[in-house]
Amino acid sequence: MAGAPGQESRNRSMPDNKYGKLFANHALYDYLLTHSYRPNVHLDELHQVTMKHRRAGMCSPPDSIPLLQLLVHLVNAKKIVEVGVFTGYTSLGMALALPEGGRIYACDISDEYPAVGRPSWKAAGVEDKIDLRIAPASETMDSFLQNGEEETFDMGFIDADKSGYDTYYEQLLKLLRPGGVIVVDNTLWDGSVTDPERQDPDTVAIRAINDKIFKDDRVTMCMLPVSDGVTIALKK
Ligand SMILES: C[S@@+](CC[C@H](N)C(=O)[O-])C[C@H]1O[C@@H](n2cnc3c(N)ncnc32)[C@H](O)[C@@H]1O
Repeated sequence: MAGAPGQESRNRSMPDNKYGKLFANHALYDYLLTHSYRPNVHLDELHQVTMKHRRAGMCSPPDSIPLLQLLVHLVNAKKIVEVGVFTGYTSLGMALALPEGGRIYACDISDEYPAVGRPSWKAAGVEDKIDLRIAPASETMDSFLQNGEEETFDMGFIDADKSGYDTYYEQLLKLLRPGGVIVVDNTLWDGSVTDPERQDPDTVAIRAINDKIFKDDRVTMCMLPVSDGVTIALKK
């Protein structure tokens, strides 16, 4: 992202990454990345650290970063809720695109994973833009609503426990101003959404939120084959 700290092109080689779940053709995925993801030293370092973590599979792949950063710019976001931080790879990506004074309220149930990413946030100079809220995300968002912060947020990113997606979506619809966007991750769920044998609670919850958003007149929406499937819902 032009102008963002550390965004200068160190070299064009990609960080070690798992391939986008939707891409069986790795050469094509590399092509997509080298024409979409602009290397950033801090993001690359955090991605490499995260890929060594025992829960590495929870981290979004790099193709999600340009999409999130573009959305931050498109909606002129200054106030974002992120539901599900892990090591904060996506938090860092969004923070790099935020203007001075912008904040990400980054919700996670534990500080264990975000602590891994904090040195990278600091090195990138965006630590102050990531306001960690350690509690169940629904409680954190309830507290925003109780504080009278309805319709004051510009963007929400849902990437946590799948059984909570419906609750998070409804809370974010209250918290976002009209014209704000909700980004929902994992909406193609590694292909499980079309597998009739997959009836586990997470897959059922993903199908339910996909059906709901598709029919929801409160938003204009689009499902994209980025990352593990990303749905963007713009609040009318
Ligand atoms: C898929 S990871 C987030 C990945 C991150 N957005 C990224 O792409 O780098 C999901 C995170 O949600 C957190 N989580 C799970 N249940 C939660 C809850 N009820 N409230 C808040 N966070 C939760 C987990 O601790 C985990 O860090």
